[in-house]
Amino acid sequence: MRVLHGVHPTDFKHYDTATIRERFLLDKLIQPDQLVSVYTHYDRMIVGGVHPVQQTLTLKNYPNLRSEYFLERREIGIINVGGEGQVTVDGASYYMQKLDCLYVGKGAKHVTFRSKDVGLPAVFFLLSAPAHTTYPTTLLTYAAAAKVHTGNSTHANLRTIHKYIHLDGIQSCQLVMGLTILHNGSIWNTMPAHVHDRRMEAYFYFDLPAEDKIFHYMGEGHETRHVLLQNYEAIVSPPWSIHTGSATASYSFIWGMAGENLDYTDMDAIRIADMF
Ligand SMILES: O=C(O)C(=O)C[C@H](O)C(=O)CO
Ligand SMILES: [Zn+2]
Repeated sequence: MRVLHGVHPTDFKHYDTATIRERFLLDKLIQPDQLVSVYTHYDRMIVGGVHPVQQTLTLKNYPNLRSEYFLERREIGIINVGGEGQVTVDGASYYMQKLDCLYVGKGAKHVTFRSKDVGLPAVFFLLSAPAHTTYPTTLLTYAAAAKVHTGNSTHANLRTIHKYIHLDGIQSCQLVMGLTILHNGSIWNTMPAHVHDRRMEAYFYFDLPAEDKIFHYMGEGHETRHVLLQNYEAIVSPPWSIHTGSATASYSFIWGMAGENLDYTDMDAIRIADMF
């Protein structure tokens, strides 16, 4: 499993494009008939992608976890951004349409992923954080997720935030997870941008046309840099970094966090006037 180490903001100022991409970008997450995981040292969050096409794939254990099985001391959030899929957890089946979310609590021993239709395979995005207790495995559909309509067309940021795993939603130890859908014609996510020193965050961009790109912005508010991402690529945000993006077309993205608390609103906005 690839391991991503933490970066100090003072060092970040000197990074060139290639170094920024190497230290923060999670590309090649979605590969046919593979489960790809990256271990980050940001709150020990594991970021992964599972794309079962012909095969049923299993959540395997990794030597660097020093555990008997993957979820022995961890919890996991799974969101499907592809065709209908099936996830089994210790023999129980969960059917996931596009944009449904499944939380699997600490202690589940055997988790598998498969697609219903080879012609329209599932694409699962995974986030896993260390867990101290077991919360029930819970499926929350896209329709049932809490929705917040925000932004406006003047600022090209009309979007709907969908919250799945959070203080008032699916219960978890550390994981907070949801997704944001930009309305057609809107291209900006989080603006004014924010940081949250108490949590790391990962963004996974999807539903972006293949010929388009995301300009993802990161860094301290007064020292910003951009990273270009494509569809199905993810990026980690250290606690000191803003995480926002604009793209050459409308898109959606999954956001997920772990850290000190589960409060979605715990963020410190940075005024546009104060960004450089
Ligand atoms: O569209 C947005 O704005 C977001 O989705 C923001 C993320 O949810 C976030 O950064 C939460 O901390
Ligand atoms: Zn955030």
